Order: sequence, then structure tokens, then C-alpha cells
Amino acid sequence: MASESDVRAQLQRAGQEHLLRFWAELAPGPRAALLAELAPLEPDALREHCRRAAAAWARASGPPPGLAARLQPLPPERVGRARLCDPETRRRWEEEGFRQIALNKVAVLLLAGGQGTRLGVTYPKGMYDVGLPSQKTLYQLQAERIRRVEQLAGERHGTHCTVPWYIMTSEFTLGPTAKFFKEHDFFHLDPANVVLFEQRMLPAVTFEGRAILERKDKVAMAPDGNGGLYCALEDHRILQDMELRGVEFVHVYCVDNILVRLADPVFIGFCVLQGADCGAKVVEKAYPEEPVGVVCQLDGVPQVVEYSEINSEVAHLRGTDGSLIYNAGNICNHFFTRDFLQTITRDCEPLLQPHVAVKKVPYVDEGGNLVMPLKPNGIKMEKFVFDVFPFARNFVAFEVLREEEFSPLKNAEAASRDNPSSARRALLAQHYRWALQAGARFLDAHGAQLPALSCLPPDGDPPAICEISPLVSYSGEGLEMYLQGRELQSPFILDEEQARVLRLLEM
Ligand SMILES: CC(=O)N[C@H]1[C@@H](OP(=O)(O)O)O[C@H](CO)[C@@H](O)[C@@H]1O
Repeated sequence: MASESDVRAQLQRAGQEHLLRFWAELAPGPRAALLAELAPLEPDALREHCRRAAAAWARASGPPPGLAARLQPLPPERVGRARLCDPETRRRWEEEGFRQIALNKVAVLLLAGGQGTRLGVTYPKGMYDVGLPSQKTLYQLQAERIRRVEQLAGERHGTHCTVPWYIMTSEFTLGPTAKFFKEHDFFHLDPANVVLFEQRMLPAVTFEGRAILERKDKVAMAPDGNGGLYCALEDHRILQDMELRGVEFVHVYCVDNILVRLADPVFIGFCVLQGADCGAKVVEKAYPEEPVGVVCQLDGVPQVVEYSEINSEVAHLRGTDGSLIYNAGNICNHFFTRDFLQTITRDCEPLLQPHVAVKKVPYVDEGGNLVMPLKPNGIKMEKFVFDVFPFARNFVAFEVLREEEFSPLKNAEAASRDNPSSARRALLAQHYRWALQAGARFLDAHGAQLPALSCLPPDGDPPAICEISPLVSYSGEGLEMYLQGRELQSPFILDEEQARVLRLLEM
């Protein structure tokens, strides 16, 4: 273990000696913990991090000047549209995606290092149960979609296939996520195919460029953003692991979208057939101020302008047909070839510019008292996962339907949108639509017919409650054999057991 004098010398070089100012008061345990936290902070990198944070904060007052003049929407040839294409084209994309999955060339990678601050939970967001009848958590839904997509690809191609699941966690989420997966027997996935790894943490910094102590024996650290992915891939030799498994294509996604289609064969197939090295799923923005990044071109180069960095005037711009000009909302579902990830981690990562987030960071004052600030007092520096798009040789975007693929769980119930109720409703509305399309009708508790509404208002509850296990259907496929011509009593849960029963009735 590093000694106090080594660490003190390091901190001196970094200009951050104040981090040891309570040393004399600390007992041996907290002293050891503090040294263990400080020792890995490389002095030059720490000095640079603190300097850059303060400088970036001083500069960062709103969107970059002249942004509007430098932006353009993506040219149409870079955008595929699941909704507008003919069924044959869609079928070709899907077929290609399944082929790649069956060849074991596709992996999924979950970004799950966030702290869930807006949602207001102290545990990883993936463990959240939005109140579905089955009480499944986001992690369970995702695990089951992996199992189903493996099964569908396997059936088509007569193989046994695996979609490895890489999960990037952080100091906050690694322990509880690992425990949760063990407690749930990895949701019947083979643990060898679930790879948890950890992103780096960076100190939060004051506006004067001083790293913050959150306790006398602990630096205030925060994950380095979802763009910390690229360092973490390198730190944990994840690309080597992918290579050993023969993975060529990676679907990266963030944890909070209840409708996420893991390893979506249509998206994968589209990207592969386009020869893309990098791709992003988008939905039409719901309203100008919606907190989603915009996929567009800056100085002719494809990239995402994050919602926190776009000005309102640009976000409100409309074309002659009345639709938003910057309409391609990023849903944090990205496609990368392994080759592209290799180039990024090897050559481009240091070129990614961190973004500044100004937050309220609890700290200890000079007297050693804990202070919960009322105003933002600290800078957290984060990299963004999509900041690698400008390095792509062939970037494509793929527009999908919001009601089928995007309902993020960002906020606590008290917020008006993107909260547990809206996520639950989106999933149940989707399953209700799938059941109607498969030929089912719903009855209430007294046996009276409920209306069959194929079109639901965006935030309305469906007339009947129907939840379909991802193990039975991944994206609405194959339901006719269970549901055609049936009258189902709400609430109705179609899980594997129920599916077996309905199949038997059919015979
Ligand atoms: C850095 C990053 O990936 N930001 C993403 C991400 O936003 P968060 O507010 O960080 O969850 O998810 C949004 C979609 O839910 C997407 O629109 C946005 O661009």
C-alpha cells in the first residue's frame, strides 16, 4: 500500500494537498481508506483534470457560439426508417440481423454506471420495478429479451447461439448489480456470458479547481460519464474478450428504456447491410424541449448535440411542413463494429472532450462539518458515449417508432414525464396492441367486452391490462397461436406457463 508521504508528494505535484487536511484527526481505518482512494490518482492527470474542469466551467455558459449556423439535419441517405420502408426491405434487415446473431457475432453492452439521482433511488436503476403485474425489473426484462432473441435466431438457423451481455457498472452500481444477478440466478442466462466491468471515477471539483472532500476521509468521486466506456473497455480488456468470442457487432444501450430491444435484429441487420461502423437509433422528438440529444451534423460531420448544449431557438426551428428541423431524438441505442471500438480505444479516446455538469456536491468545510449545498458548487466532468460518432467512416441513423421502442425511466413519480407510471403504461399499451393485433379481445372482471382501441392516446391507460413475457414474444411476433380469437379477462399475463396452457387448449 502507498504510504502517506508518497501520497502527499503526489498530491503536492497535483496541487491538491488539501485532500489530506484532516489526516491528523483520522483513525487508522479511515486513513487507509483515504490512501487507497488517493493512491491511484496519477498526479499529472489529477492536476490536468482539476484545471480543465475549472477552465471548462468558466467557458461553459450555454451552447457554443454560432451553433445554429454550423448545424444541419442528417442527410436522408444516412437515415433508415423502420416505419416507412416496404415490408420486404424490413424483412431483409431482420433476416441479416438474425443471421449475424446466429453466427454469434452480436453482443449487447449495457451502460449502467449511473447513480439514478433523478429517479431518486440509491440502488442501480436496472433493479427498479415500475409496478408491472409480473413485478419484473428492468434487468429482468432485458435478460429475457436476450434469451428470446437468442432463441429466435437459433430456431431460424438451427444453431445454439449466444448474445453475450456486457454490463458497464461504476463504483456505485457494481456491487449491488452483481449481487442482484446472483440472487436471481442470472435470470437463467449462463453467468459466463454476463460480463460485469467497472468504469472509472473522477473527483468532483470546485469552481476554483480544487477536488472536493465529501467526508474527512473521502473524496467526492463521480463516474466519468457513459463515454467512460472507452477507457473501461481498455482497462478491462473487454474488446479482447469480444474477439475471443468472435463478436463483431455491438449494440450499446442505456439501462432506463423499458422498451429497449436488445440486439434488435432489424437495427443490426440495417447497420450491417449499410456497411456502417457506427449507428444510432432515433425517434421523432416529442416536443422541442424534450431532454434527448439531437442526432445531426455539425460542420458536416454526424454527431449528437446533447439537450443540455443546444439552444432553445435551434430546438424550436421548424421546416415548411411544420415539423421540427432537429427532430432526430437520440435514444441511446448505438451500433458499433468491434473494429471501430478498437480504433476508438486505441487512437481517439484522448480526443474526446469532457462535458461539464454543475451539481450540488455535499462537502466538508474547513471546520470539518458536513455541508449540503443549496446551490450547485461542484463540477463533474463526463464524457459522452456518442462523442465518438465524428470518428466514424460510415455513420447511419435508424428511425424507429417511439411507442414501440422508447419510454425512458428518468424521473421519480412526481415528475410529469418519463417516470415509473409512464414507463409501465408504455409497456402495457404495447402489449395490449400486440394482443389485439394477434386477434384477442378483452373482457372486464364481469365478462363484459372491453373496447378494442388500436390507437391509444400517448399517455392514456389501455382499456385492458395485458403483460406479455419477453420469453414468449420479443417484438410482438408469434402471438396468434396463443391469442387468435380468444376472449381474455383483464388483467392477463401471458408468461411461458400461460402460453403452454393456451397451446394445449388449441390442440
Ligand atoms: C450522454 C448521453 O448518452 N445522453 C443521452 C441520455 O441522456 P441522459 O439524460 O444522460 O439519460 O439518454 C437520452 C435518451 O434517453 C439521450 O437522448 C441522451 O442524448
